[in-house]
Amino acid sequence: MRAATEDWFARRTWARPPWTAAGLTVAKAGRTVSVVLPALDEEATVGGVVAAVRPLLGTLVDEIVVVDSGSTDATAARARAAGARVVARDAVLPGVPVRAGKGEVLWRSLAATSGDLVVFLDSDLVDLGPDFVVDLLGPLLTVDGVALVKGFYHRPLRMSDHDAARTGGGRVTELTARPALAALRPELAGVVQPLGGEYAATRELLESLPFAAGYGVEIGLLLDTHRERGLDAIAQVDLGVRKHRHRSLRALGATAAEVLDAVVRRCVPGHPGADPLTQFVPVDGDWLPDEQAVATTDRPPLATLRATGS
Ligand SMILES: O=c1ccn([C@@H]2O[C@H](COP(=O)(O)OP(=O)(O)O)[C@@H](O)[C@H]2O)c(=O)[nH]1
Ligand SMILES: O=C(O)[C@@H](COP(=O)(O)O)O[C@H]1O[C@H](CO)[C@@H](O)[C@H](O)[C@H]1O
Repeated sequence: MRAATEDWFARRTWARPPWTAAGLTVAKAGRTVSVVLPALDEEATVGGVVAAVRPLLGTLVDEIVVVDSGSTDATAARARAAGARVVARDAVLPGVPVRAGKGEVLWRSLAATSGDLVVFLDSDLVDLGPDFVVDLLGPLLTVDGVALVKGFYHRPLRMSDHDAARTGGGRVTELTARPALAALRPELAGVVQPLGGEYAATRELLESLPFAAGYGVEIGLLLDTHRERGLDAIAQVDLGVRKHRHRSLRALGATAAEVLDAVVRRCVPGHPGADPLTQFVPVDGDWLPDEQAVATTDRPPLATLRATGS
C-alpha cells in the first residue's frame, strides 16, 4: 500500500470495534438512524436480518425499512412480520420510472427514509447479530469527519451446507474490484471489502452522490466519496464473519461487469460505459453466446432532484 493509504488504514480501521448500543444511543445526540435492507426475492432470509436489528429499534435505530425490488415471493410479508416497514420500489418517487438493479433500490431508499444516518444491510445475510449495525455506526457517531463506514469480515464461500470453508467468498471483490482499484485508484487499496453490502453513511453524503443503478453501486459510492471528501471521510470496521447466499459464477460475471463499468466510468474520463456482456453456454456440443445487459447508468444525486422539485 502507498504510505498515505497505510496512514489512513492505521487511523480509520477498527479491528475490534469498542462501541455499545447504549453508548451510541447517547452519542446520537438528537441524530436519527435508518436501517435499510434492499430485497429481491429474499423470503428465506429477510426475516432473520430484520429480527437481528429489531432489538435496537426505538433506541439506537429509529426505523427499519425493507425496500422491495420487485420480489415475487413472500419477501414483503416475512419482512413485515419481523417488524420492518416495507416499501415497494415503485411506490417511492412514483414520477420516476423504475430501473432494475440494486443501486436503484438503494437510491430510492433515500426518498423512503428520514434518518440522518443510513445503514445498509443485504437481506440475504445469515447468522448476523445486532453488532453489525452498532459497529457500522460507531465511527459515524463518534469520529469527526467520517461520512462513510464500510464493514469487513471473513467471507466463507458455502455453496452447500456441508462447506466448512472460512474463506473463498467475495469472488468479485478479489477478482475484479481489488485489482481494478490497484490499477485505477490505488489510494483506496486499504479498503478491505470495497463491495461489501454492509455499510453506513450520513444522509448528507448519500444524497450528494450519484448511485450506479446495478451492482456497481457500492464501488461507485466508495470512489465518489473518496473523490469528493477525501480518504479520511471513509472508515472501516471488522464485523467478524459474513455469511450470505452465493450466486453462480455466471451471475457474478454480470455483477463484475457492472462493478468494472462503475470504476472505469469514474476513473477513465470520457469512457462511454461498457457494452453488454457476452458469455458463452455449451448447448449440444456448441458454445452459444448469451448476452447480459450491463447497467451503465447512474441515478443523479437525490439532492439535485429535490432542488429541481422533479
Ligand atoms: O436488483 C436487485 C439486486 C439485488 N438486490 C438485493 O441486494 C442485496 C445484494 O444482492 P445479491 O445478494 O444478489 O449480491 P451478492 O451478495 O450475491 O453479490 C440482496 O439483499 C438482494 O436481495 C435488490 O434489492 N435488487
Ligand atoms: O463481494 C463479492 O464478490 C460479491 C459476491 O460475493 P460471494 O463471492 O458470493 O461471497 O458480493 C458483493 O458484491 C455485490 C456487488 O457489489 C454487493 O452488492 C454485495 O452486497 C456484496 O456481497
